[in-house]
Amino acid sequence: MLSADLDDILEDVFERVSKSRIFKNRDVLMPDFLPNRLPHREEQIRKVASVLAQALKGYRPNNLFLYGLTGTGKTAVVKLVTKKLSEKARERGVRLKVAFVNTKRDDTPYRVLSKLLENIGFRVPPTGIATAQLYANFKRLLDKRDLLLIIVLDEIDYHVKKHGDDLLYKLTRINEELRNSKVSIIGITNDVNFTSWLDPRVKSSLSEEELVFPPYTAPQLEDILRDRAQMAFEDEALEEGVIPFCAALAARERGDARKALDLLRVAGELAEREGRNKVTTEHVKKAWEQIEKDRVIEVVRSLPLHSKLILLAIAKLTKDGTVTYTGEVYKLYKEFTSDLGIETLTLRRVSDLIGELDMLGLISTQVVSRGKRGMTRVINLESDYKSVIKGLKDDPRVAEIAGLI
Ligand SMILES: Nc1ncnc2c1ncn2[C@@H]1O[C@H](COP(=O)(O)OP(=O)(O)OP(=O)(O)O)[C@@H](O)[C@H]1O
Repeated sequence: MLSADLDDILEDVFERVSKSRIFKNRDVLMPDFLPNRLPHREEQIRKVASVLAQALKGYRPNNLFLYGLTGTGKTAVVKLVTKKLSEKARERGVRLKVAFVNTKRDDTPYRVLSKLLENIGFRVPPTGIATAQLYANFKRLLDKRDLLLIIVLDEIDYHVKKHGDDLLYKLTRINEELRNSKVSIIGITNDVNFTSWLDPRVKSSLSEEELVFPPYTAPQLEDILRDRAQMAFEDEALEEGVIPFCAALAARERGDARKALDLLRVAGELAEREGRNKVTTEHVKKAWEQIEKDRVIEVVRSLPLHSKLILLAIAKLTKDGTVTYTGEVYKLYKEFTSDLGIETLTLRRVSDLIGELDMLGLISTQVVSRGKRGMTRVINLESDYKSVIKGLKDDPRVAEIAGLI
């Protein structure tokens, strides 16, 4: 490309985006923005606040366990209430700290404890201390601090499924060993069956108080979006049907406010990139497709190796729009494992993994009769081929055998 062409292209893009009058403040639509108001969560805010209010009187609030599907405002409610609580505590001279740990991000007991120590003012090297020692340090240093520590464990199911409930057990018992400080725990999860993973003693102390967050309905999502859109968009930047459409699509996705806000933001970005001054329902449709493609890439990336190989086999066998069958998939999958020099799973196990890919919405399967020859499973790729391949390509082992590098 000639450099003059490049200048023209860049000039055109910069011009279009800077001329567009879509966003007043795009940041308020970003996932980490914490709004001051959370419509349709008044009841949950009241409950969390009334449990935590004990802290202002110097008592240890009961532990609190929150659950509900993804995007139902659990994290936002806890962040908002604890922020206000911390302000009040400061005004009243109450020694209170809130430690927020996302156990999906900080995914080992070591990292959880490091985060807790950091919150009470101590830095921990990334490795090199035994976890038991780290816990002992935490207990000792916390007691020296003489404060009430509210520990929020977000996405707590990740920790427990990976590492068991040992750390949780210790933390729910820690008050018995502290003389000056006190600890309250708020657990958050979107896995409603999570408590079945817990020892009954941990379960009962974690659930001193429980609170469910129901999914939002379409009209509720509309209110949430309107509230946010006022801050985010220029006046008149949204065509009339845009908000109801985003709300309806997200309500179908199990009432997920994050999805609704993402849709609105991405639709705005697409309109901005086109140099428009109005976001239309067409932009929302395109945003939906883009978000779905991104989701597919993410899901594929996080699959275990054998599931990736099975998916690769399905993608290859159905590339020209035809369907495939378990037997064919297994044959190709076996070739891949032998190319890689790794063990081959049994047909039965592969069949289970095909079922899991179906559950994730990446493929669809249907059991049909083959007359005398019994039943077979017809398999179709349900998601965008290019996005699947893009997700697979990030794994060098898969990319190599697929001839993608
Ligand atoms: N009632 C509400 N009003 C305004 N924004 C909301 C509301 N509920 C949720 N949100 C926004 O939706 C997004 C997702 O909310 P949040 O992170 O609290 O969900 P969650 O239930 O904790 O989900 P996950 O379990 O996936 O983390 C955030 O950006 C949050 O600000």
